[in-house]
Amino acid sequence: MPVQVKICGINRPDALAAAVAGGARYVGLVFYERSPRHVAPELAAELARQVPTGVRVVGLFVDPDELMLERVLGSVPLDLIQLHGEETPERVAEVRAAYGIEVMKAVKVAEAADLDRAAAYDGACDRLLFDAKAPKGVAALPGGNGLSFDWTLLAGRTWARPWMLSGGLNAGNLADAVRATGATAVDVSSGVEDRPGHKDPALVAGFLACAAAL
Ligand SMILES: O=C(O)c1ccccc1N[C@@H]1O[C@H](COP(=O)(O)O)[C@@H](O)[C@H]1O
Repeated sequence: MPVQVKICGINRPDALAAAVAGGARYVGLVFYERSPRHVAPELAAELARQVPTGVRVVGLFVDPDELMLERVLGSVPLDLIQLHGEETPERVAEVRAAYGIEVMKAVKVAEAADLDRAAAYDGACDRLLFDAKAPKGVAALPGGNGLSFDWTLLAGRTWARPWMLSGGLNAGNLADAVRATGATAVDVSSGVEDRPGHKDPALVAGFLACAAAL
């Protein structure tokens, strides 16, 4: 079965067109102001309107408050909320119950214990996303850093919820990542960019072609 792909950090129509044409199943819009991929709700709404049926629009948030969620959800039709901050399982369950939209919780992984802790989220969200933990002491983003984690940590783990793999994926390592983890869905941002925050349509197409060939 081909691996499903989410192209995250869409902020231009050409990137969206490449993602859709290449068969992405999810497109991500980043509502985190420190990110070079950040989109204002007005632009996000315009991009979301161009997304065809069958492709799911994901809104990425980092520790959002109600004001933030309501501001975005009031104008952007999201199919999925991605929580990529330090949200507790209780907060994840609260967001899920409040908005009636599927929630995907990002779990940052550096060691096996991080995956042990992920079990607490398994019942609170609709999907899990495993990403590399951002390096300490660096002014890094909480995600979208183009860093991978040790994929073998996921081997042999089972989850009640569907899950995606992310962190430093690109067309060159996708096959190895999928082989090592058994992922059936992946999420990529930096690996299809030619500079931070700028998706290269050719890299987007190349990544999706690799996924389709798996
Ligand atoms: O993409 C961002 O700018 C971002 C900002 C804050 C939190 C998460 C972010 N992106 C997510 O990070 C992972 C890994 O991205 P990459 O492929 O290593 O660049 C992915 O799940 C993005 O959705």
